[in-house]
Amino acid sequence: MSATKGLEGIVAAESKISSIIDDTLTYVGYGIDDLTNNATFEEVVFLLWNTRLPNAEELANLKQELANNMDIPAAITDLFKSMPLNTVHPMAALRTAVSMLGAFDEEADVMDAEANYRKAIRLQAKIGTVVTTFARVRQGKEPVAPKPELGYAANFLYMLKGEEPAAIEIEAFDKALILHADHELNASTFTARVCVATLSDVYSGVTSAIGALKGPLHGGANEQVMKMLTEIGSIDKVESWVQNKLDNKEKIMGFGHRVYRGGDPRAPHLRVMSEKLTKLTGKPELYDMSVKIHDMIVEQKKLPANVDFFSASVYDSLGIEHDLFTPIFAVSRTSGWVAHILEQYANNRLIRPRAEYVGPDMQKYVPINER
Ligand SMILES: CC(=O)SCCNC(=O)CCNC(=O)[C@H](O)C(C)(C)COP(=O)(O)OP(=O)(O)OC[C@H]1O[C@@H](n2cnc3c(N)ncnc32)[C@H](O)[C@@H]1OP(=O)(O)O
Ligand SMILES: O=C([O-])CC(=O)C(=O)O
Repeated sequence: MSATKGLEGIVAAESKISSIIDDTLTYVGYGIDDLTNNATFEEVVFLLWNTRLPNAEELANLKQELANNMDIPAAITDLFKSMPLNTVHPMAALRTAVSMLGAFDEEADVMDAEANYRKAIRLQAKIGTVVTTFARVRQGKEPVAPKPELGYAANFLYMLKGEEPAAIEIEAFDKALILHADHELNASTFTARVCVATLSDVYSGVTSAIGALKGPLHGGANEQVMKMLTEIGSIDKVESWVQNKLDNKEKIMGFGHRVYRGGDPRAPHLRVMSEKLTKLTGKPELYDMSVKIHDMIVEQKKLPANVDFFSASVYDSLGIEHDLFTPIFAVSRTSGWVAHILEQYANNRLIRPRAEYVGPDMQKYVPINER
C-alpha cells in the first residue's frame, strides 16, 4: 500500500456536474466559454443543481426564490459586531456565519431531497448578504437590504456599496460568478463531499468547504495576487521583484494548477475583463503589470495563469476590498459545492481512504517517570 501525495490523478468520485478534459472545462457538458458569453449566474446555478438548463418559468422562479430568501438573521449582524473587526479575516467571519445560518435553519437536519434543495436556495440566497453585511459592519455602516427586482450579481454589488451598480459592473461580476461556480473535484468541493458523505448536513458541508477555500493554495490566492500587485507598485519594478521570487524558489500566486497543463480556460475571460475595466477606472498599469508578470512566469516556469490571477485586478476595478476577493469566490462556488453535496447524497457512500503508515513500529510503552 503506497500513498499518492496530494491524491494527484486519483479519481475519487463520479460526477455529472462539471468536467475538465484536455484543458477544456464544461458545466454539465456546456463549454465554459459558451456559458460565460451567453448565460447568467442564476441559469448556471439552476444548471448545476438540476443538470439541465432552466426554461423561462423555472429561471424566473429561481430568481424569485433567491430574491425572497436574501435576508439574514439579525443575530449574524450582531455576531459580526462582536468580532475583533480589525483583525478577523472575512473568510473566517464567513465560515462562522455560514455555520450559524445552519443553526437558524429549522430544516438543517431534514435530509430528504426536497428539503435539501430548499436549503440550497436559502444558502445561495443568503451567502451574498452575509459577505456584504460583514463588509459594511466592518466599515461601521448599516447593512443594505437587497432589492428583489435586481439579479444576483447586481444585488451583491448593491448591498456591498449601497448604490446600484452600472451595467458594465453587473456584466463583469456576473461573468466572474459564472467562471468561479464549479470546478470538478477541487480541494474545497472534495472537502464538502467528504463531509456530507457521513450524512452530515448541507451547512456543515459548505462550512467545511469555506475552510478549505480560504487557503492561499486554493481560493485565497486571488487576495495574494492583489497583495503582490500592490507590493510591486509599478511596472518598472515587476522584473526585479518577480526574478527575485523565482530565484528564491518562491511561488508566484495565481499561477500553476494541479489539472490544467496548457492553461486555465477561465483566465482569458478574466484577462479581457481586466484590460477593459482597469482602463475604465484609470488604473491600466494594474493590467500592464499583470501581463508582464504573466509573460515572465510563462517564459521561465512554463506555468499558465489560473483563475485567481486576472480576477484580482477585475475585482479591484470593481472597487471591492482586497480581502473580500476570496469570500466572493465562496459566494459563487456555493452553487458548485451545493451541486456536489446534492449529488453525493443521491448516491452516497462514506469517503474513507487509507493512509500508508510510515511511523515507528513495535514500540514498548515506557512509564512516565522513566522518560
Ligand atoms: C482556484 C484555485 O485553487 S487555482 C490555484 C490557486 N493557487 C495558486 O495560485 C497558488 C500558486 N500555485 C500553486 O501553489 C500550485 O501551482 C498549485 C497549488 C495550484 C498546484 O499545486 P501542485 O499540483 O501540487 O503543484 P506543485 O506545488 O507540486 O508544483 C509543481 C512544481 O511547479 C512549481 N510551481 C507550481 N506553482 C508555482 C507557482 N505559482 N510559482 C512558482 N512555481 C510554481 C513548484 O514549485 C514545483 O516545482 P518543483 O517540481 O521544482 O518543486
Ligand atoms: O480545481 C482546482 O484544483 C482549483 C480550481 O481551479 C478551482 O477550484 O476553481
